[in-house]
Amino acid sequence: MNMFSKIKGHEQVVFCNDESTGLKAIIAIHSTRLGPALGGCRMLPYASEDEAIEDVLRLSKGMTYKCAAADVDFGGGKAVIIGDPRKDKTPELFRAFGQFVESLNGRFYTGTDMGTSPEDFVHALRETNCIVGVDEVYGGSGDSSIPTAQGVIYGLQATSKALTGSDDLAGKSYSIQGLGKVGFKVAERLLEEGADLYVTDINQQAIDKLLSKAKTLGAGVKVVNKEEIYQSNADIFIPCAMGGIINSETIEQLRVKAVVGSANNQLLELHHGQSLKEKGILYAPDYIVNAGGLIQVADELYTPNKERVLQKTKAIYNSLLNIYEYAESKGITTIEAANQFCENRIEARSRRNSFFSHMKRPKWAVRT
Ligand SMILES: NC(=O)C1=CN([C@@H]2O[C@H](COP(=O)(O)OP(=O)(O)OC[C@H]3O[C@@H](n4cnc5c(N)ncnc54)[C@H](O)[C@@H]3O)[C@@H](O)[C@H]2O)C=CC1
Ligand SMILES: O=C(O)CCC(=O)C(=O)O
Repeated sequence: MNMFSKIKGHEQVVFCNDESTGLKAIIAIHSTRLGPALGGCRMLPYASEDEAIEDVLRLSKGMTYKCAAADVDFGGGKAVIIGDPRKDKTPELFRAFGQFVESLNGRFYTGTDMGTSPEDFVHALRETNCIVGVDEVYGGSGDSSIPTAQGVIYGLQATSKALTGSDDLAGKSYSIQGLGKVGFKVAERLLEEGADLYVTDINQQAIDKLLSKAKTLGAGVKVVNKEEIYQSNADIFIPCAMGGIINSETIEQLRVKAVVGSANNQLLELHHGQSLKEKGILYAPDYIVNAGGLIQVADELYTPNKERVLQKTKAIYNSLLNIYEYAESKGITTIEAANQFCENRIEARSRRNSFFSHMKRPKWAVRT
């Protein structure tokens, strides 16, 4: 494998190997043009090292676009730990990971993602200050999946508005893939709004928890298996688990009017945005919809303030409507419209950065 051609477009990729704790992690820094790289850390039992590299490269590039779209002074990075989150987590493993993050000397800030929780990063925080999203008692802003889920709700409202002229969430049906930190909160809120849900998760406990919530609300939930979710007869599909789930095979099966979810990198390839468009399915670009968590953790620069985070997260509603409108007027896909907007913003903002010495910008000193 030619590694440099594989990481083309990325600034730095760090392989972290700590034999005493069993840590095998990869940190990818895509771009620090807008600020130090920021992105969560995912823990998954990847089938191969290649799959882990592929994932971290795609995720970190997505963070560059997400940071630009959300207008935060950070660049794109991400980390993955190769391991089973149900069996392989130890405090020592996360401390070792924290030491690798510290070795980057402020070029990379990280927190939770799929398979990791704020508690895991309390251990990492003992080794480095470059950790975000831990509980308030540790000086963090708390669980970042709360604003992420709120952002998905704003995304659903904007999409409803674009489809029907009303942003009312009630009286519609939704299919949700993944009932983890984000998906569960979105499902809960939709049930409270009186929506009908189709749900799937590979973790039975997550399903049972939602079913008991639905029972208390007298709401309707249909549990389907993980393959059936794509064919659900819902109005909107909400992917909240893994990426790459919008591909030629699944687009064929989709019967929804829109896709709006938190999962990172939902489109397997850019051209799948075009396939959705041709099928008349409105796609809400993932990194616009799922920016709530990023907005919260980036806000830790100014000491946590939930009201401010909520206000900034609300902007997702208008951003999405603007992207839908722009895409329509130019005859391009929504993901192309979002990418163009971010690339222009990165260009404009990095010209401003050239006036400063990067290391001297005081705002970058988080919790020193
Ligand atoms: N936590 C956050 O604030 C943010 C999360 N995201 C993205 O949202 C997605 C979900 O993140 P979290 O809720 O934090 O992760 P999580 O790990 O808490 O939840 C993921 C859920 O998906 C389920 N799952 C895994 N494979 C599945 C499959 N094949 N079919 C159905 N369910 C499956 C898991 O059992 C789990 O319940 C990820 O793609 C993540 O990168 C994006 C931005 C922020
Ligand atoms: O939510 C976080 O802790 C960081 C942001 C992130 O990794 C993401 O938005 O995917």
